This record gives sequence, structure tokens and C-alpha cells, in this order.
Amino acid sequence: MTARLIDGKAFAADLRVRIAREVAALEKRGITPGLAAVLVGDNPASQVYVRSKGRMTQEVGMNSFEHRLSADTPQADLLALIGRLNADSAVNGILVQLPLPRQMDESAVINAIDPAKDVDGFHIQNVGRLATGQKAMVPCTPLGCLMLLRDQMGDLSGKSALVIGRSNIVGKPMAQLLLRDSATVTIAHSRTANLPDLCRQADIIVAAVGQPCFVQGDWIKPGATVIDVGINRAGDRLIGDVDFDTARHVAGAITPVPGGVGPMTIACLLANTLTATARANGLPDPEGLTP
Ligand SMILES: Nc1nc2c(c(=O)[nH]1)N[C@@H](CN(C=O)c1ccc(C(=O)N[C@@H](CCC(=O)O)C(=O)O)cc1)CN2
Repeated sequence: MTARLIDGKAFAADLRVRIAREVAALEKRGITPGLAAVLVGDNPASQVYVRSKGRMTQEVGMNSFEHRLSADTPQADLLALIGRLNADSAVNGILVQLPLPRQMDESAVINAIDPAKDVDGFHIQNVGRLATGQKAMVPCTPLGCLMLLRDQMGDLSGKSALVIGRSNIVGKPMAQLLLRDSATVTIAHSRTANLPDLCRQADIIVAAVGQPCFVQGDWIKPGATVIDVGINRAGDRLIGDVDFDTARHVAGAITPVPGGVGPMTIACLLANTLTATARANGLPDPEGLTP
């Protein structure tokens, strides 16, 4: 068996076309969504991501506002900037690129963002809303994984899903989203016993452990759908959390790295910005962009 390749890059490109159409429709009402991206420090990967976010924001017809602060910026200055962005009616979405420099308190910074503009879905109010089934802003990477899974598998109800990783950004919200779609969800992590056996029972595996080639092909149930969230750098190569070369002979469908989940993250950021703009203007949520 050779797994179907889940082409996240193509899916994300289609999603951006749909978003651009919605943005053009808003334009006719005199509304232009605006996304503010804040980058603190000079982490090379973060610089690349923020640049791509700005470029793609403009490509779909939204306004992009970029704020770059030096690594030694006092936290109070960052909080003051967030306060100004919260109050700015041209800004519908705010993101602070992670990771932040060590002297910053990540939760204090994230929770200073107006939850209605929190297009990363990291604010504690959005976390609580997602967990209790209310309208929320949903973290971009798990939202992208959910879109890919629904596209591949249709109804996820009753499927057994294993999420490997318990981060606030990916693992926990991913589990919430799968639960919301009535999958039977298990969250595994570094202390989980018998992980290979748990994997072998799963119709869906979402790997977000941050360890290259962690999930082996012989852990995978034949025909399962495997979503690899890992982006591990090895020199100039990117390697996922799944051992792609062995997994592709067992899985039914699998995301590659690169070109799988990664591109969905930015497309979903744009989707969330559109949703935030619609909500701020008393309009219904755009079709198919929210869970
Ligand atoms: N505020 C946030 N910070 C971070 C997030 C986030 O969602 N919000 N996620 C990651 C980084 N990230 C976006 O910010 C991101 C990661 C990866 C990709 C992507 O397209 N990856 C490509 C490969 C790109 C490359 O060559 O490096 C792929 O996997 O195909 C986009 C965005 C942490 N910080």
C-alpha cells in the first residue's frame, strides 16, 4: 500500500483564493480586514513566518501592519503596543509571533490581546470558549489539521483519534476540535506508556511531539490518516515527527513535511482574520472557515 499524499500546500492555496473572494465582497461594503503582526527579536524562522504572513495578507486583499521590536524590548513597551492595536479600528486581527524572548511572560502578553482580535486563538477566553463549545477564535495549526482531516475523511464522528503532544498551541486545541467533531480522542505525551499500541488502534494520528521521525511506520494502523505537525530542522532539511518513508507504506493518507500542515497555518490565520472582521461588523461567520 502507498498512502495518498495530503497536499496541504494546494489546499491552503485554494483556501486563500476563497478568502480573497470574501475580502473582495467585504470591500464592496467599505470594509477592509486588517492584520497586525508583532515580531519581537530576530529569530530567523520567526522572521520568515512573519514575512510570509504579511505577504499573504496583502495577496488576499487585506491590510497588513507589521511591528518589529528588538529582542531587549521591555515587556511594558510590548503591552503598550498591543493596547494601541486593540484600540485601532483598522486592525481586526493581532498576532504576536512565538516564541518570545526569555524575559517576556508569554501568557501576560497573549492575554493582553483583545480576545475578539486574537486571531491565533491563544487568549485564555478563546481557549475556554473552544473547550466549552462556544464561538471562539481557534488556533490556526489545529484548525488547518481539522480542515485537512474533514476533506480526507468526511465525517469524523466515532473515529478513534490519537493526538501525540499536549502543547497549548497544537495538542490541546486539536483534541478539543476532534472531540467537537465527535471523534473518540486520546492525548498522548512523553510519559504515555505503550504509545506504539495506542497508535495501532487509531484511525487518525496527529503527531505534534517535536521529535524527528518519532512515529514509526509499524506503529500505524493500516489505512489510518496521519497528520504530521512536526517541523524539525536538520541542516537545510525539514523533517516531520513521523518517519515518512516507513509510514507511507502503511497509512491510507499522510501529510508530507514540508508542504502538509505548515502552509495551512498561515491560510487559517487569514481565515481567522476574516472571521474576526465579520464578527466585528455584525456579519455572519464566513462559510466553511470556522469549525
Ligand atoms: N503567533 C504564532 N506563533 C507561532 C505559530 C502560530 O500559529 N502563531 N506557529 C509556528 C510558526 N508558524 C506560524 O507562525 C508557521 C510554521 C510553519 C509554516 C510553514 O508554512 N511551514 C512550511 C515550511 C516552511 C519552511 O521552509 O520553514 C511547511 O511545513 O511546509 C508556517 C507558519 C510557531 N510560532
